[in-house]
Amino acid sequence: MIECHDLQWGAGGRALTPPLDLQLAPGSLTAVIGANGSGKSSLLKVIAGLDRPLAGRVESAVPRLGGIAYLPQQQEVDRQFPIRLNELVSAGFWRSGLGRRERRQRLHRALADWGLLDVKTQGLHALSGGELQRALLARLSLTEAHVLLLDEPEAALDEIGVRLLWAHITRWRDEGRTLMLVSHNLAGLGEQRCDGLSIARSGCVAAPIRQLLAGQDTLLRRVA
Ligand SMILES: Nc1ncnc2c1ncn2[C@@H]1O[C@H](COP(=O)(O)OP(=O)(O)OP(=O)(O)O)[C@@H](O)[C@H]1O
Repeated sequence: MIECHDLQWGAGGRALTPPLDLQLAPGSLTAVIGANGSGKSSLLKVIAGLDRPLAGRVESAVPRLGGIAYLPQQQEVDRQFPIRLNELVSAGFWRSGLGRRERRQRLHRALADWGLLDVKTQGLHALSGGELQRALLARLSLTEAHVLLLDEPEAALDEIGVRLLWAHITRWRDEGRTLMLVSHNLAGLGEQRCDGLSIARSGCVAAPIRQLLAGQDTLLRRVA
């Protein structure tokens, strides 16, 4: 369980939204939506413990280190860092107590699952955008963290990649993990049964995603 109490976040001491109160239950999936620059990624980083809140607090039933895993956007990955794809994916074993043999088997399975066996020894600089995204997701799929925070996980994925992603999300929910994901794919989210959180300067609204999207439709029609 994650709880945000009177949470405010933003850079340079300026809060992006009014205080947020939010509860994320085990097995829940919360889709975070909002305009560019509204503060979605910044919120995930605060919940992940990578940035400090400006006010309020995040309470977590699991330890930050090892209990919460974060999928960054690709531009946060240093592609010049001299490691191979399989080494990047192996970082998902961080804090895992698994033995060497078990790790090797799980790594192979994750690379196969995400269609990465042919490029497993490529350097990060030599990967396509979709391959790098699959590698980041494969790394996430190796962690045993109970809370998974995904920033635009569909970015750069082809149709099969998107299907693989949603199959994993379903499995992670069934395992009782707590998921939060940022997405601009409103049509895709409309097909999901999940919670929603809309972020805006005027305030944040938590409601079932389909309810939030119905409100967005009305707004978009006004803009068109
Ligand atoms: N390190 C930083 N220093 C200064 N300002 C920042 C920093 N990180 C983010 N911001 C600003 O905070 C605001 C929120 O950024 P954030 O990345 O959280 O938005 P977002 O909702 O995820 O946007 P997008 O949909 O474009 O990805 C933006 O105005 C951004 O310019």
